[in-house]
Amino acid sequence: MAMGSDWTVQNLDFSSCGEEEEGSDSSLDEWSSSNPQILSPNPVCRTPIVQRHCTRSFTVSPSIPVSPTTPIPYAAWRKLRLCDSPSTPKSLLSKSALPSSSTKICRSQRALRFATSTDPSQCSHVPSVNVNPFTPDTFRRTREHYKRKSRRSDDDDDYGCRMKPSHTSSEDDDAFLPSKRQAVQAFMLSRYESEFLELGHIGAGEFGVVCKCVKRLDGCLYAIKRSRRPLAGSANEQLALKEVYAHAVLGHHPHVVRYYSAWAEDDHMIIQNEYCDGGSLHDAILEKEACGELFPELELRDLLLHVSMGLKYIHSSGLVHLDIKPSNIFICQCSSAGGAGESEEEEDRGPSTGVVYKIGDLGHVTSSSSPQVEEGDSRFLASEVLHEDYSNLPKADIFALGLTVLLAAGSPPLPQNGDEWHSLRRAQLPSLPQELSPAFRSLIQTLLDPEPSQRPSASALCRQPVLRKERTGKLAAQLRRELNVERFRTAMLEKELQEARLAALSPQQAFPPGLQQPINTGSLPKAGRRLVGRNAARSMSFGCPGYGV
Ligand SMILES: Nc1ncnc2c1ncn2[C@@H]1O[C@H](COP(=O)(O)OP(=O)(O)OP(=O)(O)O)[C@@H](O)[C@H]1O
Ligand SMILES: [Mg+2]
Repeated sequence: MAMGSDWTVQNLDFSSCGEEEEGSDSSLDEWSSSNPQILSPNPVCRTPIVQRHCTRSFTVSPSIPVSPTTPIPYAAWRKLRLCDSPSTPKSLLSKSALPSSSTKICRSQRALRFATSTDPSQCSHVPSVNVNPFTPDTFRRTREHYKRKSRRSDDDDDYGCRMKPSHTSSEDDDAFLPSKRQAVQAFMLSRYESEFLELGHIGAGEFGVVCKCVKRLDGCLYAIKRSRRPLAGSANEQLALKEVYAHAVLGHHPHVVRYYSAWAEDDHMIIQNEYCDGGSLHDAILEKEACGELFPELELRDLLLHVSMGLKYIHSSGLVHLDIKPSNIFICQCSSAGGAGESEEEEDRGPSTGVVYKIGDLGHVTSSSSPQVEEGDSRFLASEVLHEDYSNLPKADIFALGLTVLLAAGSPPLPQNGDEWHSLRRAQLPSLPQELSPAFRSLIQTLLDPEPSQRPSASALCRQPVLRKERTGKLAAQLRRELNVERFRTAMLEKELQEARLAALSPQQAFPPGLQQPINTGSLPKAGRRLVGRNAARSMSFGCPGYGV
């Protein structure tokens, strides 16, 4: 990751982070009332931390200035690749910062605030009907406009030059820009509809619904996530922004669901992600359960290794996920798992079980050094996070990963609170319906260690012999095969070399068998010139004694 952590922190320095005043936005209430984790009388909400969650009061590092209207740095927006969107998250923020009356007047102009002014009074200048600058009537009126301007001016510049629309004068802008911009806004009604063909719903969560879509232009499948409710000013807006920010900062890793683009339409955030054809791990666990099956240990090891690789990447970027759980881990079948095998750990070979696990849903991601913590699912919450100890947040991800693997191994549903919740945090593992190898089981046990520093880091997990044993075995077999091939090739080359030497010693034998050209019997082969198989793609990785190359 090329960016320094400072940069990252700056990008994650969200302007409000869900700290809007209570009741400032009805969409928030609407969202909250539909959110069982927030309003239900469930005892989880009575725990201190979830109470904080309920009131959306987040812990913010004092070193980070937080202002409800802090502008997001332009560089960060460029990072988001949103500037060409009809309406962007930034515009949602600016919308929430404007008086509601002006917001309504300017509804169709939301996207323009970026490019022009945030002054709502300017909206009255915007024509409600587009003006095509190329109709004869417009052309005539434009010409008259410039003529008037020309008469007013003492300058006698060439008239043709003046006909060129200039973007430097605000008067010129009035004549040209509004109509163009209006055209973009009014006729590109939905980027989603114009760019994608929806093939069906594939999931739904707290944040929104996810659809499988094919992009009309490139014909590829994508998972498109659309927020359920209007976002402006709501806590969901912050989740959506976090997700987009994190994706933009993280770039591309084979074990992190790939992000392509994000934009807003009708106050709804839309995120275009890689489509994972195996769905979520949560769905896979349910499917196995329904068939009375369990993930075998080999698959559990791959799951642990892949998610560790993704976490290693996230953590090394100075970020933490904070919502690791089966419904946020996605499965790609190997054939479609773009990028699998690109990571350092997978350079040697592909995955052993035919699937690639990827971390998705980055809505809770925060900086590990200056965290703005919004706890994820309480069932996966580490005890130290409950106690507001954010000093080692990467290990909270490791804890959640341990519980995720336990669930995949067939553990009963995790408790949201109560004695069972606490006993899991005392490293008392539930009984599992399958026998795991002692090494693997004790590895899971370490992931759930009550003391965060005792849990292995994601990087250490990637090197774990227990997880890599299978891989190492397969790698050794592969190497043995390659070694045999090379031995055979060496033997062939030695034979040819021997024949070439014999030919060199006896000039009469100009065309020895196996050689493709006459031997220059007067001199030894020149350095760097191969005598045999010059066009053959032979491996030269071995030393061949006596061979003059
Ligand atoms: N990239 C994807 N590929 C395939 N399916 C996906 C993808 N993203 C999401 N889904 C499906 O949509 C569901 C919800 O997705 P996601 O977790 O991103 O939304 P969410 O609203 O944050 O949900 P939750 O609050 O439960 O975490 C997933 O459980 C999965 O079934
Ligand atoms: Mg999710």
